[in-house]
Amino acid sequence: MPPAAERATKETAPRAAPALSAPQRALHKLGLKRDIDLALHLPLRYEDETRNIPIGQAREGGTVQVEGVVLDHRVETRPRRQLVVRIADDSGELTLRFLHFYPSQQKAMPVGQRVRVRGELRVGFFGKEMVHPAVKAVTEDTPLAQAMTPVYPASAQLPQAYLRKAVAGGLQRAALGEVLPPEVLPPGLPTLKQALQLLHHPTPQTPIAALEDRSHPAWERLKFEELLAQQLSQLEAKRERARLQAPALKAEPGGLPEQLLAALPFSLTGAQHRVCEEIAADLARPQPMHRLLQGDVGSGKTVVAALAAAVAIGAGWQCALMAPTELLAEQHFRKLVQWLEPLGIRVAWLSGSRKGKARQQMVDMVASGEAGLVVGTHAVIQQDVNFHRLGLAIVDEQHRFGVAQRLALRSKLEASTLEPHLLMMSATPIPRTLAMTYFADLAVSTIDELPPGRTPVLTKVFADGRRDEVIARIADEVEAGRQVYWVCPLIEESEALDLRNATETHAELCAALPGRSVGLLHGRMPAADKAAVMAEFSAGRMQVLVATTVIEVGVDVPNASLMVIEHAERFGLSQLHQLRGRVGRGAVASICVLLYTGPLSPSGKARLKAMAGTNDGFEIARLDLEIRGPGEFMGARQSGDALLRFADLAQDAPLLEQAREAAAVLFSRHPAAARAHLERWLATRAEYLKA
Ligand SMILES: Nc1ncnc2c1ncn2[C@@H]1O[C@H](COP(=O)(O)OP(=O)(O)OP(=O)(O)O)[C@@H](O)[C@H]1O
Repeated sequence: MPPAAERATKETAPRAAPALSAPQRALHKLGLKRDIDLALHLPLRYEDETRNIPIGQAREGGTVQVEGVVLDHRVETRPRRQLVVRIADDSGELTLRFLHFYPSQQKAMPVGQRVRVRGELRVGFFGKEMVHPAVKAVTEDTPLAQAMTPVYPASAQLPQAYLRKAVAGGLQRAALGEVLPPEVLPPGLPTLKQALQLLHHPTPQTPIAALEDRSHPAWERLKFEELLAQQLSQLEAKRERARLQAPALKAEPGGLPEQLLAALPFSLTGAQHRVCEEIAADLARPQPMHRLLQGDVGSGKTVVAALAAAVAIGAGWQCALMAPTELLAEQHFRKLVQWLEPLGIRVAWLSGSRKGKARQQMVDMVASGEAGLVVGTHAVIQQDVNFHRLGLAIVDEQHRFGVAQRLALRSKLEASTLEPHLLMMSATPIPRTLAMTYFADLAVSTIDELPPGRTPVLTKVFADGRRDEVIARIADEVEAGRQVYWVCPLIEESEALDLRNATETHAELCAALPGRSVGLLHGRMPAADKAAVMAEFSAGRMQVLVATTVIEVGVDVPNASLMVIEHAERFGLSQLHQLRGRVGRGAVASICVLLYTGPLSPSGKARLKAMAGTNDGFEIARLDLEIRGPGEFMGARQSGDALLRFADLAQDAPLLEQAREAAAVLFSRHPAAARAHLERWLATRAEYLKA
């Protein structure tokens, strides 16, 4: 075993050690268990204890360190009880004030004692003063700190001094020797060891601002290392996958896919054709496909999924399609049934709300192979669901599934000897930097063309004061035979301070539109009720649908031409774009009204402006990444794990490019170095690199 791996195993092995002390427990709680964890626990900021400022030159604002001799001290009782100590150096005087003090504190500062004092300087009634400074008795020979003092992210149970010592020890013990050959390193960067040494203990000459804003070469090195590890783990995953076997799924001439194409009421767009061919080529290979199908809202991904399913089923295998919400799964189910059942394919439906006998019947159909296609929510991956011959798994909006669910799906797939092909679909286009990191081992097919005859949605931003105008517009739209969505952010008054809730808006619209059918749809309704409301709206019997964000993805009613989003400032940019995608799905010109309640925050304003400015999903995704940052963009918050600790994809794109090139070189020419680097980093954060 290579030394790094040996070390990692030893250090991760459970120890039969005695109970931990409170600060040790606090260290563990912060994830600081091994030397390398400690070495990578970097300071938030630094304190400069390397020099004393002459009192006369010390300025207000910011922390300063001075040294002086105690002139006198007294206890005042007014306006409140406090200890007041005056000190002086050659250049001036400074008053120290202690509101809560012990007699011992007073004794520690006798007249004539030399003290080194650190605190925030302000100019008060009595001139320069510090309240509750840190005081240390010194002599003229007491040396100053040789390096800046790091201040670490800590917790209430963890004193800074203890943490400092622990980190310094970890840094000294951690094995940080260079493992990367010079040819893959960007020029001008320090070694990892030098970088960490500098980040923990900068010298008095180091430009602290560059450390604190993470632009210093020491930071670059760390970010590069992290991105490199991530790229390497992606390459490794790709290689692993290439070793797996999958059924080669090919369509016969005149087979199911061709029959489906012939039966569709439209012909495919050029982009749909292209991605279908890419997918078909993958399916025909005996290695598992690992492909992301991305396309803007309404670009026609479902039919591409149906064609892929037809290839698998035509070749004698089963297909499973999983969506994150019941409503979305149900929309897919309806369309797929409509397209595939006429071709003689049985489609099973599995969801959380289908229980008992009906569920068992479906489970049996899946197990016997009678169902060619299974559509559902995560109910598809429940323990008792066994496939007869699963050849293709399609996962819609996969980033919305939690990490645990994704792993469960993977283990279900691994149960058979042949791996199924995997197609992921997303309506949230993934910006290039993200695609390069989290999906580096993923083939991507993009539908970059909308079906013909669509008129772009016109987006208007209105203050809530113009609500009546908007309601009048709804009446016109309904009069013309069209349908309307009204989206609200929350359903219960108690959940927010002043948000109008869907129920209230529903009542308001019912009153304003007498004789019209106005429906209500929200996340807490039983699934059957939701489906019933949706069916009414889809069939055109309901003119207005007031809904919470349950309609965000997948709802497809081409006759809907107006969408009103209330409290639009509370929604994320991608979410707004998804919602807007529910209109403009037919030939009719559609409008999306974003109602906001001011005053707007700068990012709220930026989001609404972006929405009014573009209909392009890729542009929206890019802006979203810029406004929110990648962690939230990917829903990483939900999985509780920030994906990258040091690098920032919005800012470090050039470094990412370098890491990608370096990973390819390392992987092919220096496999031992690649392994050593991965082991070092995997030992620190196995979860995020593998997720
Ligand atoms: N080539 C085409 N020509 C005309 N209509 C099409 C074409 N492809 C798909 N459609 C129709 O366009 C609508 C949107 O398609 P679909 O629901 O597949 O989009 P999507 O990409 O899944 O969108 P979303 O992510 O918004 O749900 C559907 O009504 C579908 O039948």
